[in-house]
Amino acid sequence: MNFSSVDFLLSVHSLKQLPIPDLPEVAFAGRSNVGKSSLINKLVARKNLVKVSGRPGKTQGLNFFQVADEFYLVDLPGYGFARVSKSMQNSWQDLISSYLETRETLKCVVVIMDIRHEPKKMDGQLLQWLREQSITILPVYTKIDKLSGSKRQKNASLLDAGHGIKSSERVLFSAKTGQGRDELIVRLSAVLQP
Ligand SMILES: Nc1nc2c(ncn2[C@@H]2O[C@H](COP(=O)(O)OP(=O)(O)OP(=O)(O)O)[C@@H](O)[C@H]2O)c(=O)[nH]1
Ligand SMILES: [Mg+2]
Repeated sequence: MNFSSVDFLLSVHSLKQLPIPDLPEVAFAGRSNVGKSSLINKLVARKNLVKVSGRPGKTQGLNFFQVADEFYLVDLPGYGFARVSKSMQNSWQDLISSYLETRETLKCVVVIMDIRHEPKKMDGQLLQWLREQSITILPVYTKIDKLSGSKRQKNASLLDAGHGIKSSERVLFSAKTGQGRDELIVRLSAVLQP
């Protein structure tokens, strides 16, 4: 996986703006502020490719990044952010679910969860819905730099149990230290394999 050429392509706010499905793609989903954009920056080793913020709701629209002539990475807006209006939340959800359901070149959804948090209902709902759609899921528990080794393992097990995830399936990650990056690349390479 070669990240020497990564470019922002476009931000999609309605289905008809989606780029022609000419390359395989991977989407990144998770609650607001969980660290989706930070993970993408770390993955492609570019500090400021994607805007990151301490304020939830930073990413709006589906942001497409093109990696060489090989694939797209899609940064999705976060869910579960109470301060955007209900109607706004619903239109986001409609766009994202239609995209996920219909995108023929979508190879995998990376579902990102905060290692410090207990299993969250909305993450559970997303995981269940993706399983029902037979969409390949790659769970990632992020911000592991914020927990020491034993607490990290304990919380990872709680998330595994709460969401029906096998420990061999998920990747532990830190956008701060880069831990888990190599493993993430191995997993993504496997799903992007033609
Ligand atoms: N310590 C630590 N902080 C992180 C990590 N990942 C993200 N953060 C911080 O968490 C905050 C949110 O990060 P973003 O990457 O903007 O999160 P997001 O999921 O894209 O947020 P939205 O676009 O609002 O949904 C920022 O302050 C990041 O610096 C991590 O692995 N470790
Ligand atoms: Mg973001």
